[in-house]
Amino acid sequence: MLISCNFYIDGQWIDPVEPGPVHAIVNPADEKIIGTVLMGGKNDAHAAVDAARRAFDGYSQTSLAERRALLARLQAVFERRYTEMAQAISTEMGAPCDLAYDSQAECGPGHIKAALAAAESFAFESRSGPNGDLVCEPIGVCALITPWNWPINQIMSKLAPALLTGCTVVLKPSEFAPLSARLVAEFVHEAGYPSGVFNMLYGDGPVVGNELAEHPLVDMVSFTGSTAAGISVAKAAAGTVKRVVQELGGKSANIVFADTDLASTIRRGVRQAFNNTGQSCNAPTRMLVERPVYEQAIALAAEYGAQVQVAHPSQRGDVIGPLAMKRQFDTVQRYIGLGIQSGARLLIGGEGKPEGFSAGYFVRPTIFADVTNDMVIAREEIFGPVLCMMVFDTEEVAIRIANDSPFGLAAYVNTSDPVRAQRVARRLRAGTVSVNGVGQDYASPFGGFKQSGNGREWGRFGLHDYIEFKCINSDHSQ
Ligand SMILES: NC(=O)c1ccc[n+]([C@@H]2O[C@H](COP(=O)([O-])OP(=O)(O)OC[C@H]3O[C@@H](n4cnc5c(N)ncnc54)[C@H](O)[C@@H]3O)[C@@H](O)[C@H]2O)c1
Ligand SMILES: O=S(=O)(O)c1ccc(CO)cc1
Repeated sequence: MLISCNFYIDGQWIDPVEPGPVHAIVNPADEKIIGTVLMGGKNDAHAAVDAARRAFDGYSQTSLAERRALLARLQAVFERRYTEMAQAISTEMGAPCDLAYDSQAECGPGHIKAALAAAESFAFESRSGPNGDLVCEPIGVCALITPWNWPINQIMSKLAPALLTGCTVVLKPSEFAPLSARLVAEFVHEAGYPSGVFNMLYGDGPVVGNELAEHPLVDMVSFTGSTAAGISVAKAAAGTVKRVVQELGGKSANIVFADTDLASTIRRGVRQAFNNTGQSCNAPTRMLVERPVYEQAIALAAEYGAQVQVAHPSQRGDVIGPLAMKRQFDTVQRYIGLGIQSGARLLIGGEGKPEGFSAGYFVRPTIFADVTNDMVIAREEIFGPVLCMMVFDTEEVAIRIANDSPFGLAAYVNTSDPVRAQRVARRLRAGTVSVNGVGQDYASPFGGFKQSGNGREWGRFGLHDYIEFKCINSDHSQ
């Protein structure tokens, strides 16, 4: 039976009032249509915003204790229905089942727990000065616009702090990840949130997303997606002076110094670049290797890259699945072609599908060596399993190349010298820096410099997005 996804507005499952083109849900592993997403129009966006607006007066006045209890209930529902979520993500965007279960779905409880923990020590009320009492109030109605690549990471890193601070929300997920968003709506309903606190509708970015960004009754927009769409959202939001938080694209550098444990560093770098089939905005897609070990690093990367197994998402283990959609498949093919034309040395992979895959958006994991930082494949976000390797001679040059990008989301440094690691990390213009493979915890801030965005999500940093600071000045001497 075909799946049909409709909207959750004001506590009800409803069809659009202004139906747009129906979006087919295509399983990226076999290109079969498995369902449809009903796409809305401007009036559907208005209905969702109106419901969130009506709910705001009551919900914003609930106590923090009540909101923590509700969020804890949402966590419990999520954990009980966890397997459904992992399966939904794997089906809609092709994440291999173990990745979907261990990492993708795990972001849901991960972000809820981090928000709850942050609230324990967050100063929602404090003195700001001799006369001032500082109170943190919910900003209002929030539009959450999210992509498809780590759908639950992006939805829950926004939704958990929004609900905890007393905001009401309208979620517009990507139509390419409709199933996980639908489950989130079911979980919120089951957790017992009042009607209108959470609303969800599907629609095109330029129509529904844009309408939410423009809407005078929306107080803030939290957007994750491409830099081009983020710019459109900011422009649309400017007329109403609402807060806009942007989490955008990346082209992250992975600096490999000659003193590192080369074999494990290169293996990890290849694995991270290809994880989620290269569809992570913080993927280390530019590997910068110090000259004395460059040829050795290339040989290791080719060896490990060739071992990467492309497989159907149902296959257990450390494999990579298809790209999420045809558009992404075509984009990645184009970039691989551009890499070849630009004279980069093709180590593994290349254009076309891997052997044995005729259906599905599977691509060949591809590594280019001798890439220079002015090549298109080094400058633009490819969002597929395509790794660019470059050589550098000095620490200074490595830092310059790493920072020579319009993006600044993440960076990676590998060296056995801890002093150098810290020195270099502090000069990289990126929101997160990983030293020797150490990953990010949910309590720490995630976000980008430059055209990778202007926000910091996760943990206590995420709470700030949804808060207005109010200063109440009064005579404290009495
Ligand atoms: N920095 C981060 O935290 C982060 C995380 C994940 C993904 N991303 C980025 O997301 C991109 C991949 O996701 P995508 O293809 O879904 O991105 P996208 O920009 O096409 O779409 C993201 C969301 O924005 C909506 N949208 C598109 N155009 C819009 C417009 N003009 N107005 C309002 N909404 C609009 C889409 O419908 C979707 O819901 C990559 O560039 C990736 O780097 C960034
Ligand atoms: O860079 S993102 O694609 O947004 C991303 C995905 C997953 C995680 C969690 O490890 C962090 C960032």
